[in-house]
Amino acid sequence: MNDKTVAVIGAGKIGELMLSGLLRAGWPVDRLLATSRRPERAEELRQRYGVRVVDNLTAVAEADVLAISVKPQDAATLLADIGPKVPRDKLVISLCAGLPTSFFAKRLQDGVPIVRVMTNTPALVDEAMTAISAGPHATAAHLSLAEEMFKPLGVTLRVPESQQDAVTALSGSGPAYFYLLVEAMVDAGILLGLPRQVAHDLIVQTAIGSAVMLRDSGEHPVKLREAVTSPAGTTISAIRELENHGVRAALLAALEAARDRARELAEQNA
Ligand SMILES: NC(=O)C1=CN([C@@H]2O[C@H](COP(=O)(O)OP(=O)(O)OC[C@H]3O[C@@H](n4cnc5c(N)ncnc54)[C@H](O)[C@@H]3O)[C@@H](O)[C@H]2O)C=CC1
Ligand SMILES: O=C(O)[C@@H]1CCC=N1
Repeated sequence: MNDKTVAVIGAGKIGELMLSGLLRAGWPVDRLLATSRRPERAEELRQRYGVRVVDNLTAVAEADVLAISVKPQDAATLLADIGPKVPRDKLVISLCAGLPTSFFAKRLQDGVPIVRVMTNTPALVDEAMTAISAGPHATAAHLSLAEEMFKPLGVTLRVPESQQDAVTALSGSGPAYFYLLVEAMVDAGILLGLPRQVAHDLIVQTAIGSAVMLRDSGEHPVKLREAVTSPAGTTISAIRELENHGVRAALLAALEAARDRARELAEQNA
């Protein structure tokens, strides 16, 4: 492991996932810093992780890597404060949805390396999907460092920055779609007369089993679905209803909307 100090700037939900994941992976707590706008939140992070919570400018001065984890709407205000004070030997990693690395380059001194990352909440259980893109002045070493930080949290993939809004729509927001499906299927279980807890347990284990098969069997999802779908059986009756109700079209439209929202966030915060 390298000897870098990482500061999580704006340690909310995603920032906390990073802190907890790095600690689980054995990153020394004295090489982690966090910042927060709210004193109660700072205290919570100190208590929970023993991490040093400092102000943004102290983090900029002391850390090697600045992981920007504020909402895209808060990034301009943050960068107005810290941007001019970030030296060129630091690495800026943005976790902000939508914002291109050019947003940060405009607000940092010329030459500061920037990497854009999109991760997701299963980082909490070391099953994140994290996509990493090089921005201005990011070298192979910077990308490796970003990978070293996110690999312990799950799977990492390098993508060109031009794909990051689509990545955000798929894997960044993706856990929410699965949770919505589970929620709806548990309701369906209630409709069919099952106790809520039974419906929940049936669907959660079915989701886990299906996900592990998708990952480990190497089979195409169509093949896996066909294996469940018996001629004149129960599954095809359900699939006909899903198709009748446009579930496939709804997913295409939904992910396009998420991608468009990422673009809009960039435009609104240019
Ligand atoms: N929640 C998710 O599933 C994902 C979120 N993201 C991205 O991660 C970023 C953070 O999202 P969340 O953690 O969900 O939001 P959040 O609202 O939980 O966390 C943001 C934190 O930043 C703090 N903050 C804002 N301005 C600050 C400043 N000037 N100095 C210090 N702290 C400041 C806020 O007080 C808050 O605690 C966003 O840009 C989002 O697009 C990316 C992938 C997934
Ligand atoms: O909803 C959002 O904007 C963030 C980015 C990806 C997941 N959550």
